[in-house]
Amino acid sequence: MLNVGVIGCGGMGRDHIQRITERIQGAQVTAVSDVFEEGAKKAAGIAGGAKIYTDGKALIHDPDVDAVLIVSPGFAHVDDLLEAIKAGKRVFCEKPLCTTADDCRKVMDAEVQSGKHLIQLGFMRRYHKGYNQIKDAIATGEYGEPLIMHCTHRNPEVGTNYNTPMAVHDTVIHEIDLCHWLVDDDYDSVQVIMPKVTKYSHSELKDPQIMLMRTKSGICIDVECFVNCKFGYDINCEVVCEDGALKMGTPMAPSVRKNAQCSTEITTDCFVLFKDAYDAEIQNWVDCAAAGVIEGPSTWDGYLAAVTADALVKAQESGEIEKVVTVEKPEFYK
Ligand SMILES: NC(=O)C1=CN([C@@H]2O[C@H](COP(=O)(O)OP(=O)(O)OC[C@H]3O[C@@H](n4cnc5c(N)ncnc54)[C@H](O)[C@@H]3O)[C@@H](O)[C@H]2O)C=CC1
Ligand SMILES: O=C1[C@@H](O)[C@H](O)[C@@H](O)[C@H](O)[C@H]1O
Repeated sequence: MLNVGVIGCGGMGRDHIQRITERIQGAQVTAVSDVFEEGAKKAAGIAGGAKIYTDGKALIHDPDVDAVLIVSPGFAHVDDLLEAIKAGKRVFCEKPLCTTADDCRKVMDAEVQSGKHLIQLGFMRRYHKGYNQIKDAIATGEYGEPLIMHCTHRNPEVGTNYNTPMAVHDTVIHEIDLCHWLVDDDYDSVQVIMPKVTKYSHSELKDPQIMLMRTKSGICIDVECFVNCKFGYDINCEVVCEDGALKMGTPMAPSVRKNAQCSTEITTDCFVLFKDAYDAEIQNWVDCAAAGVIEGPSTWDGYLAAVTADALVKAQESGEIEKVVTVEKPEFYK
């Protein structure tokens, strides 16, 4: 049994604790930590009892914790990642790995130096059936080369502390990872276009935004990020290829005919839409623990996403096309 310690007991942390407690085979939550003690206590209750910490480092060094789930806000990830590497403990870290490419580089260097693959990153869309069907279809070659991708990433609303750069670090970071993984290509450059701002936004947030990414082979990707769309948690993706277009089946709910109307529900909640993908990523992380391997998104993937995110944030301010420049991929991650 893998004894898991969870750092960060907010919405996502509690959702992961519930899945490990109720649905994941081979793991249990033995410790929880949150800077807000009441939050940790509530989370321990979901786990059916667990040690409670308010300091992530103490949890990491608890001998009853074999592996650590980092689910604190992105800005807090770096310190706990470095501490877990020092302790030689296996980590599942929610996205983003860190909020800057420099911090990701520190974590990457530390993991390489440790000589062990310890970190899996929470890009759960790689475990989603619909995206895997698209990836597999592209790989058959039947549709020719991918040329264009259209994505939408819409949230019903966000808190008042959510600002313009978070549209990149917190939200479109999913598409940054997903799109290059789908077509197996790296990014060359990015740009951001700012449409008229919705009346539901505030002075620190430009919403919606259109983010454009060009891959090294020339595939052009547009992502509409609209985090106060009001109507639902609406995620769409279409890959336009030379000999066909592959569009993910969304909304992922039945089409209902009733009272002379045809309708399809759109959920408002990412925990509902991606439940199976979250379950699959955590089960995979647990299953790989015995073999000491990481099959899911790695520290390198987190670094690549952060470099691209940094370029997009620069592009939000400059309005220009910004280059995506990474270091050489270390042998360790090949
Ligand atoms: N993969 C996905 O689709 C999603 C991923 N996330 C990710 O999960 C992480 C947490 O997000 P939410 O739960 O939505 O945030 P949240 O704001 O609901 O919860 C964060 C929790 O962390 C605690 N916290 C703050 N600093 C901490 C520290 N240094 N150590 C321990 N706890 C600390 C807060 O008290 C709070 O309880 C973020 O990295 C976020 O990007 C969140 C939602 C969906
Ligand atoms: O990861 C997520 C949240 O952290 C983020 O705040 C949302 O914008 C995303 O839609 C969701 O998938």
